Amino acid sequence: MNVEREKQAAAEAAAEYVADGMTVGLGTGSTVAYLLPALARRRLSIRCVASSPRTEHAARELGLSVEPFGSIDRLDVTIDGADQITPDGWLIKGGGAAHTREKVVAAAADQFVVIADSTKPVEALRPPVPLELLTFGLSATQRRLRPVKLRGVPASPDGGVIADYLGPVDDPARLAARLSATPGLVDHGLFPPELVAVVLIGHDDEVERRLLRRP
Ligand SMILES: O=C(CO)[C@H](O)[C@H](O)COP(=O)(O)O
Repeated sequence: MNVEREKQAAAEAAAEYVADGMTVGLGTGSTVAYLLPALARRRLSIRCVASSPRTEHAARELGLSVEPFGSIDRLDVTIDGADQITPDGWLIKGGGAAHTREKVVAAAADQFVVIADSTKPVEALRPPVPLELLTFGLSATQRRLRPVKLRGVPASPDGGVIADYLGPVDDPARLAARLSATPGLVDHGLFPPELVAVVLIGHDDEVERRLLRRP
């Protein structure tokens, strides 16, 4: 297994989902790093929004047009990586701490395409689940979310504190509802299958395509 080649194969397959004139959400991470040159090579006329300063910088360096995500109210497609993917399409994202913005660009898209290498599919989700927390009331929020650990990385571009929930993830829908209902939590890295249209997984040189939702 060559993980880098698998990431590249999945990312290049995902670039084919983008057509001229589209608005495109760009995720964050090492798999997305292969998507950006693949998109740039296609020389399409597209408008992109980026889920992180890292991606924005890399995309601009390659000549892609990146706009602020303020006045564009929908995206045609968003493409992003994932840390864990279950057979029914639940994801854990946020290994790179960008999950809040990543969820915003995924939810704004008609089609959310997930790209991954063959180490990402799992039978069942397991901790950690990335979190973003407000600094205001941080200790009280941490207490409500126990077991939780601050990651000790720089704040998000929106000033949020990055942490990880370390408890069981046996029932992702229930946990997602509990996390979302916790005051002081900005967002969490559990992405439900309803968000996901397609999952592309690299297996050596082949790409497995899992269709979850038709556009
Ligand atoms: O959620 C993410 C960043 O917040 C990434 O998409 C996820 O961590 C996968 O990253 P990689 O493609 O580097 O394995």
